[in-house]
Amino acid sequence: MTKPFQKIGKKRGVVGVIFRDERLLIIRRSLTVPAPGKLCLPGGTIEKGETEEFALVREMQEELAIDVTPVRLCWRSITPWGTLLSWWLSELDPDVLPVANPEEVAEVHWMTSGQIKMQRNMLPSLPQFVEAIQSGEIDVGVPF
Ligand SMILES: Nc1nc2c([nH]c(=O)n2[C@@H]2O[C@H](COP(=O)(O)OP(=O)(O)OP(=O)(O)O)[C@@H](O)[C@H]2O)c(=O)[nH]1
Repeated sequence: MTKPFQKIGKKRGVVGVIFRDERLLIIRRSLTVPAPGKLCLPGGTIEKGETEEFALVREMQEELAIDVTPVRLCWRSITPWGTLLSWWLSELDPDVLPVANPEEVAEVHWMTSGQIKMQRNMLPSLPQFVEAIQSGEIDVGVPF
């Protein structure tokens, strides 16, 4: 029998999909974490016993000092190194400015899809995510 997604014993992660004015919140990873300096979405590992939503809220606090509201799961992916990643469309108060925790995050950006496509130093999942939105595989509820 096939085991449920979350029970196959791999590392699991969660990322926050947050739009503002049709731009996506992107971080550059700090130079002291795995995949240093790469652009990706904010997020991290789901700890034992955590729900995806709980881990998401915790990671957004740790990395960017923001309180997000998870809205819905919009995508699932598996990294080339076997991490199961859940992509959560999330809401952030429009007046709140994310503040990078320098231990984990070097830069914070709000990028259009065109700007993302011009970047070179990204985790592979980022351009894949944008392509999946534009092909209609993922519905994020805003034009992108
Ligand atoms: N944060 C983040 N991680 C991603 C993305 N795409 C992607 O494949 N990953 C992978 O998801 C896993 C978890 O993310 P992470 O690197 O930020 O978390 P971490 O293990 O440093 O844990 P921590 O932030 O809880 O300390 C890593 O294997 C990471 O490479 C993405 O867009 N954002």
